[in-house]
Amino acid sequence: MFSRSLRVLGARANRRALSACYLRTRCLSTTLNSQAEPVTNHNVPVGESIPAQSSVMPIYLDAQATTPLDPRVLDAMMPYMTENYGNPHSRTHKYGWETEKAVDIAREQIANLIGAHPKEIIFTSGATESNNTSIKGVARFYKGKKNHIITSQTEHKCILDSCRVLQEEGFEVTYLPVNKGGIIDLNELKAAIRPTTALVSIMAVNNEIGVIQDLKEIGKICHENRVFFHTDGAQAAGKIPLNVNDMNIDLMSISGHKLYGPKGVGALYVRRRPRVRLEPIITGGGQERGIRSGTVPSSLVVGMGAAAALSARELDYDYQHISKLSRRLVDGIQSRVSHVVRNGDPNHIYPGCVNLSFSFVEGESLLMALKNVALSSGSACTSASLEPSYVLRALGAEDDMAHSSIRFGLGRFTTESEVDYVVDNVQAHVNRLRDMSPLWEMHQEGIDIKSIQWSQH
Ligand SMILES: Cc1ncc(COP(=O)(O)O)c(C=O)c1O
Ligand code: FES
Repeated sequence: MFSRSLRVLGARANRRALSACYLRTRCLSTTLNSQAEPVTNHNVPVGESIPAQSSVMPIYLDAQATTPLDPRVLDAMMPYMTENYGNPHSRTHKYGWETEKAVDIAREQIANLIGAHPKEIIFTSGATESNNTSIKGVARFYKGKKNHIITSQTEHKCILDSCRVLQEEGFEVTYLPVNKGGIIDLNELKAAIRPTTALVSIMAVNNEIGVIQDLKEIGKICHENRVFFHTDGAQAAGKIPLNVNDMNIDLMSISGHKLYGPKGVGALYVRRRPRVRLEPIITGGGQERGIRSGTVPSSLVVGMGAAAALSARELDYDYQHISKLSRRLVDGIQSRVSHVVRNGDPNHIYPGCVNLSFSFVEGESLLMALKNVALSSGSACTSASLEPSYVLRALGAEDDMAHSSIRFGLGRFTTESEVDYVVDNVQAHVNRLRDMSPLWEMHQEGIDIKSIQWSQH
């Protein structure tokens, strides 16, 4: 039923109907599971939270954590999860050939999204693996001649951790700082490059604040200095235009589930001319040009290919849709709630990632209050450390502002009415939390909070 109705709805003109159909499917499954009347978030009055045990799914505004599988992607995957189950590496029968053909098409679809050649695409389990393979793989291959890596302080944990592992192996790593807006300084990058630098790794779009780095200029600097340039494109691929040749990118990591594809699959672009050499992390059967052994998960790969093709075709449409919602969200909140700061340089930001700090409000409390909205604080709150976000810290944010940040992630299926509902609820809950805050009261009385001498006992 799912696939037949979707084939009818597949055209771009029917996007609205498609997302409605998708959401209806979600509602339906809730009903089937719970045997209860379907309830939408919109039935919950503003300022009230859905009870903890409720079967209602919150409004999804966490598009940086993951994106829902586009139903058209599922449609493309289905045959490879059922009748076309061949191993794409089986050379002796039709099952293998059919699947291999599908994998090749997916490779081409992903290559097209970033202006690469299909032979330059390696399938992995996700951006974490692609990032590990790039950083460790390049460094270890060239370790006889080079021992230095450059990255930034606001990279995803898997980049920072790969660098840490390399430091333990004797490599040197420069972690470039960022300015208040989250952007690296290109002169500092130039100054950091040494004759022994093997790789520069700078992410395209930051997952916490949405800041976009100047990839083209970074790539130019790297190539002038004959240093390989890797970018973590997990949050950028399918969201903003990327071209590995225009941008002088030598390696790029992509994740399936960040672009409305399945989880557990990713891609790594590896330039062929001039060739980038890597020491593989996973060895064995020598699949994927020896860079990543293991049977290619054909259904996931087909899904990621379909997702890439859809994203390429609808990139402008998605961007416009998300920009419009982003303006509605930011303007709505900022016009109705005072003392709200947007984190990240607004001139270099992906609109689908809106990171806001609400003064005098603890981010975690606001997150808890907004139970009917699926959000992230974009901070380290969830870790045992209770440390504020290292990304916001790198931007120079004061601890209190870092502690009061919330990330709103908008995506392809987000609707205007969802945004309006979120704006109403943010206003209601921020006001309520501030009314309970002694700091807010002092601020209202004109006391400069920063001048307060806190007792040390
Ligand atoms: C910037 C960035 N890099 C890498 C990853 C890891 O991606 P994956 O879940 O595909 O391993 C993420 C996802 O959280 C991300 O946002
Ligand atoms: S408690 Fe707020 S950032 Fe951790």
